[in-house]
Amino acid sequence: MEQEEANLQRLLKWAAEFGISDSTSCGHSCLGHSLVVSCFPGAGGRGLGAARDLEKGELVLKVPKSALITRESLLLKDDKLSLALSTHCSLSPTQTLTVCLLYEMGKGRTSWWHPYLMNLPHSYDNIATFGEFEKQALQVDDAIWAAEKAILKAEFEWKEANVVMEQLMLKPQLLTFRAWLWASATVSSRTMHIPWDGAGCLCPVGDLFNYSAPGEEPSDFECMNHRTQELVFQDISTVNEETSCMLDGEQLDSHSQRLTDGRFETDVGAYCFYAKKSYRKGEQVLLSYGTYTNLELLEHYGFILNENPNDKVFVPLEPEIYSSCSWPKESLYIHQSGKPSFALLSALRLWATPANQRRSVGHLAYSGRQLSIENEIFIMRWISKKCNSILKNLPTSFEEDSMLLSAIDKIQNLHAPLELADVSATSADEICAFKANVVKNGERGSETLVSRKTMRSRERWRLAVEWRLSYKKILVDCIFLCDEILRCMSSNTSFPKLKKM
Ligand SMILES: C[S@@+](CC[C@H](N)C(=O)[O-])C[C@H]1O[C@@H](n2cnc3c(N)ncnc32)[C@H](O)[C@@H]1O
Repeated sequence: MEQEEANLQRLLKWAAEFGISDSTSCGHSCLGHSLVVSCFPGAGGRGLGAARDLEKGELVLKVPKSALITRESLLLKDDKLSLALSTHCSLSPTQTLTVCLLYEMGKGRTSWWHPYLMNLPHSYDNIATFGEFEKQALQVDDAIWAAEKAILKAEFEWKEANVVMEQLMLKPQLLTFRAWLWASATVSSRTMHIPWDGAGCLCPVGDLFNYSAPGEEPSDFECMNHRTQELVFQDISTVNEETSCMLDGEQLDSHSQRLTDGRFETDVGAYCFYAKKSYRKGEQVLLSYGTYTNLELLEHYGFILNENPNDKVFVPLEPEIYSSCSWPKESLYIHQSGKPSFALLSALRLWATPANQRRSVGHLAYSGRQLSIENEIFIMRWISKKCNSILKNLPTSFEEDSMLLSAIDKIQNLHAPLELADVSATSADEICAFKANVVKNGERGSETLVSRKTMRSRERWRLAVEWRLSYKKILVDCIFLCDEILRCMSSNTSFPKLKKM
């Protein structure tokens, strides 16, 4: 702990010498005027807090171009690295930056960037670091597949880069797949966009900002969320005007990707960070890295948000649904709120219309209009049934996973008797499988406390369970919403029989 504090102070002093600053005047530390490094448990851990009350839009940190770690800045300082990489042009920009980072790590104290490198996390939990056990704990095919893809990609990129890393004579421990996973996770979770290099840059001190999702600010999504709630209880005749507002909300998904509170400013010659809202002294100052679903956050950053306004669930749909409309597949999903997306509702309304009538009602469906009470009741029942069947086909329920999460936190060592009274038989099996897996991986564990390695395995398993819980919550909320709509409609009309799906 003391060592960590000493490393941090060294970083801040080094950063001040580089001209990194949270104020217009310079001092011996680069922070203290607008920002301070603090710990925010449950909200990213180490991060930046407001050193005073901050106004929305205020410039809070400036990192000059000369302090940014880019492929260019690393290559310029090292002829050997530059020469070796010039003969391996097939490596992607990200692979090259990863090699550069490992090479720089190999220099130890003699590296120009040593104070920065010393403060990088020792390990990461992004999905490419998941073992078979954690991968299976995700339960959902799409997520397991995303994990497999990420692991295979990391392995492939590592093998491709091995030739140049051997040529550079990296130390054996820096040539391992483990070291590669560490370096590529550093690049994935800490680089920031710069206009002149697709690999981005590592931005000392600027990369201490933790994440909040774009859309968390009321201005962006307020309109959509309020309307979503209202729509549930709304009369069919007014739906048309309301859907235009919902469409704006969905369109914001893509627009908000471009919204950013940190950017490289060419005229200033520095990465500049602005407060995206007003903060009170002591509050954590957050940055929007981009618009991500929870699965994407897990893949690129190794964490998820309990309340992620950009999360979504894609439910598998019958081929006929895709073919009966022209909506792209990516637009057919359920929002984090549980509400089916505009395109999904529109596609289902069309699909539930007899094929020979689709042409005549197409314009209504595409503009977001309900087609008839019967059609609406049919699709609400269909969505509710679909979500129910997805949930039933998963090994554990939403409630079981909630209990399991509490049980995971209680696992203090591998030898203590399990407290299994509160968890289901399936979850108890999962806990036993976790312990067996840790032991199989050569971890004996201490008699009293979980070791660092067991803690990491537990953290990754916890993340997988948290992810599947957030996935199930969206489906549970969707069922609730559809059933509410059906309940409201039933008080106005008699229910037609559900067509066989
Ligand atoms: C750019 S770094 C931010 C600083 C980082 N906490 C540190 O100590 O260096 C990004 C990493 O911080 C963590 N992180 C950022 N925002 C988070 C959040 N809202 N919740 C949990 N972890 C978060 C994740 O591990 C992510 O990969």
